Amino acid sequence: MRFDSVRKEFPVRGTGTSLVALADLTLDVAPGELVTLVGPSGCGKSTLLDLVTGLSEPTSGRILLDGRPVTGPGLDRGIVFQQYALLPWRTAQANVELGLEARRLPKAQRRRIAREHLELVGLSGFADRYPHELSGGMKQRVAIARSLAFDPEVLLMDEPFAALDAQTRETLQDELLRIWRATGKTIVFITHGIEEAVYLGQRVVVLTPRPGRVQAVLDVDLPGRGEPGQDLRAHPTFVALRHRVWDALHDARAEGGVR
Ligand SMILES: Nc1ncnc2c1ncn2[C@@H]1O[C@H](COP(=O)(O)OP(=O)(O)OP(=O)(O)O)[C@@H](O)[C@H]1O
Repeated sequence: MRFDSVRKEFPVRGTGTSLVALADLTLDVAPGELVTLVGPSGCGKSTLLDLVTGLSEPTSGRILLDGRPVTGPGLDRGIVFQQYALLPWRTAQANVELGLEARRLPKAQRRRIAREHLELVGLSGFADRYPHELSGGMKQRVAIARSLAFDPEVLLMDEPFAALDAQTRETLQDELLRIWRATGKTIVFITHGIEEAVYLGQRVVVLTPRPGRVQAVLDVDLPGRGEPGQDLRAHPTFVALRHRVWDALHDARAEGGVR
């Protein structure tokens, strides 16, 4: 996936001017990579997501998926939002089947794929539960299963764990790493959290305050990441990386004049 000098402006009503939300954002995401994007509030993360999902178009530049420009919504991109966005009147199983209905798969196949994906996210025994019968972490697992079930090329995650308590968040971070390894999916993960960005990303992309562009890209090499029994967050490499991301964010704020 490639962001090629992506710029997005919004007209400011009644002024004849426009607000630049994203300016010349360029980034390559390799197939199978897990990249985290971290940036200050208002740096254009949601704007970027709308562009990737095809809900809006860049003012200039392009977003390429498998070499083809994104021109509208499509099942080649799966999205997991902060709010679970599950249909309350459908069971976990039926929620996961949703995207498969759009793919017009036969019922038996839909059922099988949905069941496999509930198993993938550790919810085999919960297929018949309704969202209100599930914890926040479980709902987010269903949302992940639903997004993966229709086999998108890229999984986009917009602060998916932000509403969860700290312990559940850490569990789901490890789960996500496990799922990523099991599926080999390309994942673009947007977060406010520096720790989360370092813990999950093979690369951490730090964005500048508005207008958003790439301030820094940090390679993360954390052996043993996501393996049980490892307190990686206390590891000196982790602490040093977290500090580098913090520095980059701080520099970006200072350069942007926002403190
Ligand atoms: N439809 C729109 N019309 C005008 N301005 C917009 C529109 N959408 C976003 N903006 C502006 O673009 C900038 C980036 O907004 P965006 O919501 O993408 O930021 P964000 O990084 O997702 O913020 P947060 O982290 O607080 O959710 C903001 O200044 C916002 O006011």
